[in-house]
This record gives sequence, structure tokens and C-alpha cells, in this order.
Amino acid sequence: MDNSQTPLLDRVSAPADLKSLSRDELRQVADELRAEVIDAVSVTGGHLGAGLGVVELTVALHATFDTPHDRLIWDVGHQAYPHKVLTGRRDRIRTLRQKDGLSGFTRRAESEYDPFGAGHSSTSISAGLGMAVASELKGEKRNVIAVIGDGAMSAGMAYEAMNNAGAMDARLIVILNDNDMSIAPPTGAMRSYLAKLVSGPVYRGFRDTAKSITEKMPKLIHETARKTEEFARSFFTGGTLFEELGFFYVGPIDGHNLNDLLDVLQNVRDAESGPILIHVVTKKGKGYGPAENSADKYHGVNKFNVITGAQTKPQSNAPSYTSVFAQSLIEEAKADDRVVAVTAAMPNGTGLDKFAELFPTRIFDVGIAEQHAVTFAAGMATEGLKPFCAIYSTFLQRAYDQVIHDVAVQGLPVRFAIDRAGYVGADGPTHAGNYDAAYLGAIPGMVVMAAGDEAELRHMVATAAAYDEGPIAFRYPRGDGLGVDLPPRGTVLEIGKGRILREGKSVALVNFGTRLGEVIAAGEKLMAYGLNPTIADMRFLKPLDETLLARLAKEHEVLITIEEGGIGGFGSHAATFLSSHGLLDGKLKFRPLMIPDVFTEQAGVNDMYAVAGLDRAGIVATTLTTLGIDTAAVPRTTKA
Ligand SMILES: Cc1ncc(C[n+]2csc(CCOP(=O)(O)OP(=O)(O)O)c2C)c(N)n1
Ligand SMILES: CC(=O)[C@@H](O)[C@H](O)COP(=O)(O)O
Ligand SMILES: [Mg+2]
Repeated sequence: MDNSQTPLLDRVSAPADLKSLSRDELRQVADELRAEVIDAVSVTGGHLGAGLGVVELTVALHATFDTPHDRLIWDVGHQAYPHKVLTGRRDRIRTLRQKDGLSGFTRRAESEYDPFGAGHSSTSISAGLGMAVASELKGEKRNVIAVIGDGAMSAGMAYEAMNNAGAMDARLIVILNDNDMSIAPPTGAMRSYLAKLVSGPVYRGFRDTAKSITEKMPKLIHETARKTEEFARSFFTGGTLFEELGFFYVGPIDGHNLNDLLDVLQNVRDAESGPILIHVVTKKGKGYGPAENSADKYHGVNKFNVITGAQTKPQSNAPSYTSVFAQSLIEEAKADDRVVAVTAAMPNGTGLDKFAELFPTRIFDVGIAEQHAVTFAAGMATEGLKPFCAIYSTFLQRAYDQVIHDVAVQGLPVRFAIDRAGYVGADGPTHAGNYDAAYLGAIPGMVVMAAGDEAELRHMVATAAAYDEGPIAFRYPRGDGLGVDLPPRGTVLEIGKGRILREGKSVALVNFGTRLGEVIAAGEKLMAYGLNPTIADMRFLKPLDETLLARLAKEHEVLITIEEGGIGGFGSHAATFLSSHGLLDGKLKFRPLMIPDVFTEQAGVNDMYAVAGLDRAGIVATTLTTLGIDTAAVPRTTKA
């Protein structure tokens, strides 16, 4: 059969198929792989720029190493789409991030080629070291390779792992994929250090001393390097930070030059040595003009037109919660110059890029360093500043001890703006913000609020700015508000006081957070069934409005709490209060509606709400079932 017209990629169903290809053919596979990833993401949306930057690296790694026996770990996992194509998942690549489709990150359950699942950053070196140690203890010879980005290299965990690895003789290969980008341009001293290694005078000064440098290298590398002048010139040692930490440092290497990559990886594979760090320089978005030329390098995109690069924009009549938060904080900052903002590498995602335009000296992007962000904010609070730490719910999990130990125990007024609280859809279980109400609600002295709509969010930002007595948090979800009128500036809320939106009888719908729109809609549907529900928006999980809750419990037959969070949140606090005050001993039927106690797989958020019973239909169904009403038997008085 003449294969000359068939794409070479069609002949690669597993990495082993790369082994028989020539270097020219591998180059062709890389080009086809890049086109395939662009095309796939154009129909699914997702993380594009990072994957495009590692196409050659992915091909070179799979052509060189014996995966899955050798363990290949992708930090964060958002750059692993090319890896997925080469490891038997090409037929499902257009299901990326869809319900029942491929995950947008690496996932152990998805493939034996994904030895470690990810989504959050900077875990790969620790996991890799664990695998390397395990294989040594078990007497199994294998390579372990952790690919970590320059952005992910800003997190403390990466250094904790290197500190540990450098003191051991573990067979661990770390590939530092340096594209001089995080989601936004990276910040911090490490960025300048890497730039210096790549192009600074120190590196140039050592270029020609490769011969002496190779003496420090493991035996096989040393010999090969002597023979290969080009390869030898790619070495730079002599006191890099990584060497001081006990790694052999190799690089910098052009990460789009497949031949160089193959040479270096083969040498490293065959070397008998302890931990090695290969510094690979790449371009985020490489090979796709619209990505290369954009500010964010198409880090995360909606579906797009491959020819023009134009992304589809979802229609909405309401502003996003993120933008309302940012604008509200700007209003507070205009009024009070003690207001400062902290982000951990998410200036765009949190909306703080807008704040930065107006207050460049009052915004701090600390890199992917949530733990530091919180303690840094605590330090500023001790000096009378009013720090707003804007961190996604899922990433704040990293800094739980700092929230307790550095902020709450000392009663410091750090303000936590918790974005992406609740379901996030396509990013799936690693990114779901389901736990913050539970983990923050458990901390003594913490004020915890959730916005019912975007106007409420504005009030909560104002409340947090005015509150100096201790830590205070407010949560709000990914996505758009309800389209309610927005006051130009928020009103300071009374701490620990909820509000009644509708006074009724027999059923109390007790809301906490942005399911409010669905709660109101459910209330209308229930009226169509002849019911007259009370609707309360509690605003505060902590301090709980006990007076209001007790009254609702006494005056109703059914009390349903509704929140977009997991067990341990508002419903749990309400249940604890009601039962310990004997309010559940009588006729009251209490039902908490919340996110189920499982890791919810990626899907559209509306699907998730429906499954959790957190949409209007679910709230109605729970109410009617609790009242013992057979919906089929009871005619609706008006059309709902
Ligand atoms: C703990 C944590 N904080 C924040 C993020 C959000 N995040 C995902 S990728 C990314 C940038 C990573 O930069 P880098 O490692 O250089 O990879 P690149 O996208 O440049 O390839 C960030 C901040 C995360 N995934 N995990
Ligand atoms: C990989 C990662 O962690 C981020 O890129 C995340 O996917 C961003 O989420 P948002 O799209 O909600 O900002
Ligand atoms: Mg990067």
C-alpha cells in the first residue's frame, strides 16, 4: 500500500509507533499533530496555547522514552492535548471537556499514559519523585519525567520537591518548559532569573566552556557531549539555582527544534544519574498565528474559527460576577487608598487586570503562590491596609492553613473574594469550587457571605471594605449575573443579617448564594400549585442569622435550604443550629439542597444543577415531595 498521501499521524495509534519513524517523519508527525490539536480545540474550546507550545516536546518525549513504563507527568495537565492524541485518544479528542468526554487535564482513570492526574499546578515534581523512589524500592528500572512550566515553577511546592529530590539520588528528570508565560505574563524574580539563563551574559559567557562543563555531567552525557559540539554548547552549568539544589542542569534548549530535543532526551535517558533538570525554551501558542499574536497566547479559548482565530462569544444580557466584583472593588479603592488587591497568577480570571489599570501600585500578582498570597495579605493587614485576596475557591484550598493560622487566629481583617465558587463546568472536579463554604465556615471568627445576585455582590464588596474586625469572605460563581439593576456603589450590609424576599406560609425556601434566581423561579412555580412559599436570602453563613432562621423554622411546615456548595456548608450550619435548639424536634420538615457529596464530572453547569436538584425544577420537586404532594394528582392553579 502507498502510504505517501496518508497523514503520518494516522499511523500513530500509540507512542510505540513513533519509534520506527525517521527524524524527518517525526517532524511531519509534529506538524500534523499541531494541526489536529488546533482543529479539535476549535470545536470544543479549551486550553490551546500551552499544548501548541509543547508539540515537539511531546513527540520527542514519546519517541524517546518507553511510556507508559516510563512515567510522563504533565504539570497542571492543560498542555496535554497533544499527548492525548499520541496516546490512543485521538478518536475522542473532539470530546475534550464535554460531558462524558475526555478530561481537559491528565487523569489516571482515563489512560495508563496518564500516571498522575492534575488540574492544579506545581504537583509534578513531588509526584514524580514519589514514583522514582517507589520504582527504586521495588527494584523496577524506569525513567520518571515531570514536565513543568515556568509559571508553575513559581509555586512553593515545586521548590519543596526539588529540595527533597536534590538531596536524593533519585532517577528523576524534570523538564522546565519555559515559555515566559503563565496565564498572564509571569511575575517575580524567578522570571528574570530564567530570562538571564536563556539569554543573559552569564549564559553567553559559559557557552564556549562546554568542555569543562561536561566534566560535571553524568558519564554517558559527558562522552556524548564531547563528541557533539552542538549538544555540548547547549550545556550550561556552574552555579545555577537548580544545580545548587542538587540537579544536573541541561540547557537552555530550543523546544521547537526536534533534533536537539531528541539528542538531549536520548542522552539523558541513557545517563545513569540522579535528578536532572532540562531547561527547554518554547513559545506558547507556537505555530498558530492568532494564538502567537494574542496577549494571552490562547491560553483558554471558546470555540473558534480556525482561519480567522475569532472566538465565539456567548450572548448575555448581564455582566459576569467577576466583572462586577472588579468594578465594585475599584469603587471601594477610589474611596479608600488603603484598599489593595492580591492575585495568585490570575489577574484576568479574577478581573483584577481592570483594577491594575487604575491602581498599578496597589495590585500584587504573586505568581502561583496561594499560600504566600494569603500570608502576604495578612502581613499587609497588620499594618492597617485593607487587602482583598481574590482567589478561585478551588485554588484557595491550597492556603487553608494560612487562612486559619496566619489570618483567622490573629483576627486579621483580610478580605477573601472567592471567585468560581460552585460548579465551573468544563474544567470538572479539580476546579469545582464546592468546598469553600464548608472549609471557611468551620473557622471561628470568619465572616462568610454569598451573593444572591450581582447587586448583592456589590454590597458584599462594600461590606468587606468596611469590615475591620477580622477576616471576611464572600463567594460568587463563574458566569453571568441575573441582570438586576446595579447601584453605582455598594451599601454596607449589617453583619449576620439575612433578608426576606417574600413572606408566605407553610414552605420556607432559605437561600444562600447565587441559586437565588432559581429559588425565586421555583417560588413562582410553587404558587402555580396553590402554595405560598416564603423566600429568604440569608446572605451570611457565618454569623448565621439565628433569629430569622428560628422564626422561619417555627412558622413553617417545610424548610428547605438551597446553596451551591457541598456538605458542611450553609445547610449543615442551619441543621446544627436548628437541631441544637430543639427546632427540629417538632413538626418541621427540614431538607438541605446542596451539591452532592461526589466529584462531579465535567459537563455544562446547567446539567450539573439539574442532577443536583439545584435548578427550579429540582427545588419544586423537593418541596412537593416533602409536603407529600403527588404532582400528577394536584392540578396547577395557573400555568407555571
Ligand atoms: C494551584 C493553581 N493555581 C492556579 C492555577 C491556574 N493556572 C493554570 S495554568 C496556569 C499558568 C501556568 O503557567 P505555566 O506553568 O508556565 O504553563 P503554560 O500555560 O505557560 O504552559 C495557572 C496560573 C492552577 N491550575 N493551579
Ligand atoms: C488550567 C487552569 O487552571 C485555568 O486555566 C482554568 O481553567 C481557568 O479557569 P477559568 O476559565 O474559569 O478562568
Ligand atoms: Mg509558561
